[in-house]
Order: sequence, then structure tokens, then C-alpha cells
Amino acid sequence: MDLILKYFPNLTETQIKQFEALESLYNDWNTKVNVISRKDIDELYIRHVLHSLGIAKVVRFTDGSSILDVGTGGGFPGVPLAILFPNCQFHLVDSINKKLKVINAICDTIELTNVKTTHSRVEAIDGTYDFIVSRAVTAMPEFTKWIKGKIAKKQQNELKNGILYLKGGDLTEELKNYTAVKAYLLSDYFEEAFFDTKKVIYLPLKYKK
Ligand SMILES: C[S@@+](CC[C@H](N)C(=O)[O-])C[C@H]1O[C@@H](n2cnc3c(N)ncnc32)[C@H](O)[C@@H]1O
Repeated sequence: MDLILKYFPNLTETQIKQFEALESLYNDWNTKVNVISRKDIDELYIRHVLHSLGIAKVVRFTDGSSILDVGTGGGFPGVPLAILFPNCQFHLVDSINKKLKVINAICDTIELTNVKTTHSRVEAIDGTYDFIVSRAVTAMPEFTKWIKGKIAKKQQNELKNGILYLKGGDLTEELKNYTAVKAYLLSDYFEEAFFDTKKVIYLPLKYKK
């Protein structure tokens, strides 16, 4: 938890309690449903919570923003972002239902009311969103096909609406056709070695019917 406060020192009491509660909740749930790999659970705050919050170093979502988390799994990056931005609406979608049940239970316990989950492939989701976030789901060319038509027309953030994708490694080949893409290095914000190769890939997208 100290790690979260190190980079996000202005959390409210409620947010601190919510972030603190994640450790025992994910540990408990992970014994029943495998939402986080065994190797990672001991490093929940660095590998999952802080990594998810890397997106918040790139953009501070304006109150009222709507954000879709595609392939959220156990709730990353959606749950930590929803705690950090209580006045934004988060829609967490995954094609595997059992993980969403864990997210719902965790959100109920910590009274996180700005999260909605849907069991579906994202291609079948109808809404539009200011931002679409994701981590570890698929390569960008396929991802952009899946989320076609899901970017909101109205822009209410300083950063243009689009995709914010947590990725690592060499992305030259994967991103070569995206001229508007911008990579933010998480090592510019976080000093821990885990972030040395981690990036937030931002792709602004226009509203298309
Ligand atoms: C490797 S996990 C990543 C989970 C989470 N984003 C994280 O980083 O911890 C990929 C997740 O994407 C989901 N997924 C894959 N294709 C999907 C699709 N078309 N629509 C919704 N979810 C999908 C899978 O069910 C799985 O839970």
C-alpha cells in the first residue's frame, strides 16, 4: 500500500481503505477462483494495482468520463482505476464469467459503485466510451477491430478519446501501421525495475458509426 501512496499521495481515506482491502480480498478469492497467477499474487500492488494506475499518469480522467475495460480478467486495469476515479463510470467486460463474479463481490465489499461488469465478448458490446483501456488481451490490429464504433463522439478530456493499452517489450512491428500512436514509458513515472519495459500505448480514435 505504501507503494501506491508513494506515487498517488493525495488519496482520500475511502480510497486508501479500498486499496488496502484489495490484498486480503484478492488473496481470499484467489484460493477459490484463479483470478491472478500464483506467482503474481504476492506482488499484487506492484504488478497489478500500480501497473493499472500507470494509465492515470498519462491522463487524469475528467469527472463523468466513461471507460471500457476490455478483457478485464480479475479487474485490471479497471478496478484500481475505478477506485482512483470515483466520479467516472467503468464498464468491465470479459468473456469468462467466473472472474467477473469475483470482481462483483470485491466491488460490493469495498462499496465501489462506479463499476459495471458484463459477461460478453467485447465485440458484442453496444455502448460508446471516452476511453477504452486494456492489458494483456490481444495485439493492437485485432483490438482495434473489436472496439470499432465504441468511441464516444464528444470529447471531454484534454487527451482525445481513444485507446490506452498497457503493453511491454518491443512493439515496433505490432504498432508500425499506427501513425498517431504514442508510447508513454512507465519508467518515467515509477522507479521500480518491474516498470523498465512497461508502457502505456495511447491511440487517439475518431468516433465512427
Ligand atoms: C491474459 S487475461 C488479462 C486479464 C487482465 N486484463 C489483466 O491484465 O490482468 C485476458 C482476458 O481477456 C479475456 N478476453 C479475451 N478475448 C476477449 C474478448 N473478445 N472479449 C472480452 N474478453 C476477452 C479473457 O477471457 C481473459 O480474461
